[in-house]
Amino acid sequence: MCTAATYKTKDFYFGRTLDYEFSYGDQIVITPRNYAFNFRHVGDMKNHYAIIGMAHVAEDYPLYYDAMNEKGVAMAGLNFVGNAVYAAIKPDVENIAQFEFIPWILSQCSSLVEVRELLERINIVNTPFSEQFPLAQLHWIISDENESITVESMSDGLHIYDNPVGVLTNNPPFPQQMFQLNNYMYLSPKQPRNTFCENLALDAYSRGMGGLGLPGDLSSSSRFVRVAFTKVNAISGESEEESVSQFFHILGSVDQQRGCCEVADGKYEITLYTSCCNVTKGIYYYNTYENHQISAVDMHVENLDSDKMICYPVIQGERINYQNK
Ligand SMILES: C[C@H](CCC(=O)NCCS(=O)(=O)O)[C@H]1CC[C@H]2[C@@H]3CC[C@@H]4C[C@H](O)CC[C@]4(C)[C@H]3C[C@H](O)[C@]12C
Repeated sequence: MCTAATYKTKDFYFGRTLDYEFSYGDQIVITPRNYAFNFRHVGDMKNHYAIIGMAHVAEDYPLYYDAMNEKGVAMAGLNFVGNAVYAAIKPDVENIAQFEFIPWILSQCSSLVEVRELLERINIVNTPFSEQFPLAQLHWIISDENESITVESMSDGLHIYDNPVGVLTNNPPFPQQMFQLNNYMYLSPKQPRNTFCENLALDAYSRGMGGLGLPGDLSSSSRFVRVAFTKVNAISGESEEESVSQFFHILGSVDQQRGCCEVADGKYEITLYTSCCNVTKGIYYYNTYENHQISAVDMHVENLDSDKMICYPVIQGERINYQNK
């Protein structure tokens, strides 16, 4: 399972949790403007917008899980198992392999308006990256500071949905996730009033009772409601520190602790990392299950006109700030 969310203060923030039982071996990867993308079915792209995100690097290629570009567009791929179906190659369209989707969009689009235009001509195809990396079954959230969309390639074709809440988890398909929010419209950060029965002396005996009924489990549909409620009510100051801190708290609402979600005998899904992109400034923040300290990579510190990928390892290991030794 995974969860993605957007957040706006002075700047625009976008990030995700990546929940799984093992890591593919990820790095923070910057693809500068002159790294040549050799798309499998649409040819070479010699220059493009610079991209930064979390990726597995294989054969000198950035297999991005989530990323943003220098123009303020961000996107993430999340599991969509059992529902994702990619198409066969078709004539007269732009055939983009599933693993090329993030590079294809982020290398050329400076806004969601441009993303929508590109999506009119796209066909997301089932060409695997290699034998070693068969097709991951994913769906995507794509955002700029003004709007978000969800993209789902299914057996009945490519769906592009407006995503007015700016969050995404996994199954079921997005329209069902949005529909279930109807069931929770009574939730509120305010204390409830007794509308149950005026003749009963019911008491709001604890703080937080306006959120009673918010699902607390780790299923994808419960995480969807929980992160949506947290995100739409979240308030913070506008500074970078306050915004980034608050963003990690929003995704903290769906954090997965080792032991609570067993996926095979003795194997547990955990939140391997949480990312927070300052999409306005091109800074990629993250922390990991074993390292709660926030680390950051700023794309604009690098030579973005280079033609070679720039990689930073994910820093692991808890860093404890001892105060008396
Ligand atoms: C495992 C992750 C999803 C986590 C998740 O959602 N877990 C809950 C399961 S559940 O929803 O509860 O069932 C996903 C998210 C992004 C993926 C990579 C995308 C690039 C590349 C695409 C290629 O085609 C295959 C290899 C590749 C490196 C992918 C590996 C893996 O697939 C990644 C990491």
